[in-house]
Amino acid sequence: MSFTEEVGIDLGTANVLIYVDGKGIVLQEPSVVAVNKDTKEILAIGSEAKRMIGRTPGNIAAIRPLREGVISDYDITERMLQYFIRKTCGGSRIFKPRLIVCVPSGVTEVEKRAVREAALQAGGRSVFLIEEPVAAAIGAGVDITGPEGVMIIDIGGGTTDIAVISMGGIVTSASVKLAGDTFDECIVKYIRKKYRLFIGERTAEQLKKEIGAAFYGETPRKTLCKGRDLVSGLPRTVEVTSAEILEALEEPIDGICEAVHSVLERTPPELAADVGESGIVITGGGAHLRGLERRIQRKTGIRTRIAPDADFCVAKGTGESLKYIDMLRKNSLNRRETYI
Ligand SMILES: Nc1ncnc2c1ncn2[C@@H]1O[C@H](COP(=O)(O)OP(=O)(O)OP(=O)(O)O)[C@@H](O)[C@H]1O
Repeated sequence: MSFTEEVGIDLGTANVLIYVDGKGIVLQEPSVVAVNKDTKEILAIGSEAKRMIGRTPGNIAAIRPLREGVISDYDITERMLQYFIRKTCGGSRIFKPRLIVCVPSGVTEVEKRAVREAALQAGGRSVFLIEEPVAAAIGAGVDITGPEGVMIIDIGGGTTDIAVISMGGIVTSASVKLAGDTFDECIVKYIRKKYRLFIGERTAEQLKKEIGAAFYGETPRKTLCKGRDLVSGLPRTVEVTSAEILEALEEPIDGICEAVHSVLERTPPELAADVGESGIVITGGGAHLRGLERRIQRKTGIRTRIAPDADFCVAKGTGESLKYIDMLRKNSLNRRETYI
């Protein structure tokens, strides 16, 4: 049996992706764990556990152990990672791969330590951390080694990471807790307020993916939405349009555009001029929200494009980052002690 030597992990709020050099993405599962609340026994991990969200009986909880890009339940994260690593590395308990795990930019020392410890406990021989925007840029095929500034925006489930990168390091950045999960929450609130209808986060996510839009010029769409009437308590169906989803998402989308603007304002003029030339690249699952690139382009006046395979960029870049390890090690944002 051939064992995997080096493994890149996109430990995301919404999904965990594992990338192995030479093999590509070998695992993509939701970051969800179903636990029996009485016995603490883990009942399901990943896709199977996600199907249980909002449908579990009283004694079973479908937990998302990462929130807003960082670990909120350490033990569950460790066990989830352990399960995914074993699944990827041939189930060997003796062989330990070298792990490269991404973290949002601006993560605190405590948060970094939590990720590193969880990865080591989960079976890593050594752990190297890389910032999400750097990984996203590598995965998107953007050359990060040159002196020219490039801007990358990674829109995930918990955070949107925005960064201007030059010579392999982050020059200016922002990590805002406005991303896919916030979009879903805003849709839940909007439908409740407008239609007095209660819907769960999975239904909201479905609406966002099917008919969501971030720009008024997008082709209008509509769909039926099922929920529970807040007054009668009975199931009810309403028709929802893309214009309504756009209205629901106005605030977080505006917040993301503002954050992009502020990063550009803080960027040294030469590098900002480079970004104006080379354009902005968006990655992450949230990049698929229709018209988001047009919205950012309108706000900044800079050509904005979605990276090919936007969902996989962070995982791919995390796995491929070993090519740049010397440069990344020298970078002050990657302290020596992160490389154990
Ligand atoms: N077609 C789509 N339209 C809008 N949003 C989408 C679409 N497809 C996926 N998403 C959203 O992308 C988000 C997940 O993206 P991704 O897998 O990049 O996040 P993550 O890496 O787990 O999160 P984070 O980086 O914040 O830790 C979810 O909120 C999901 O609903």
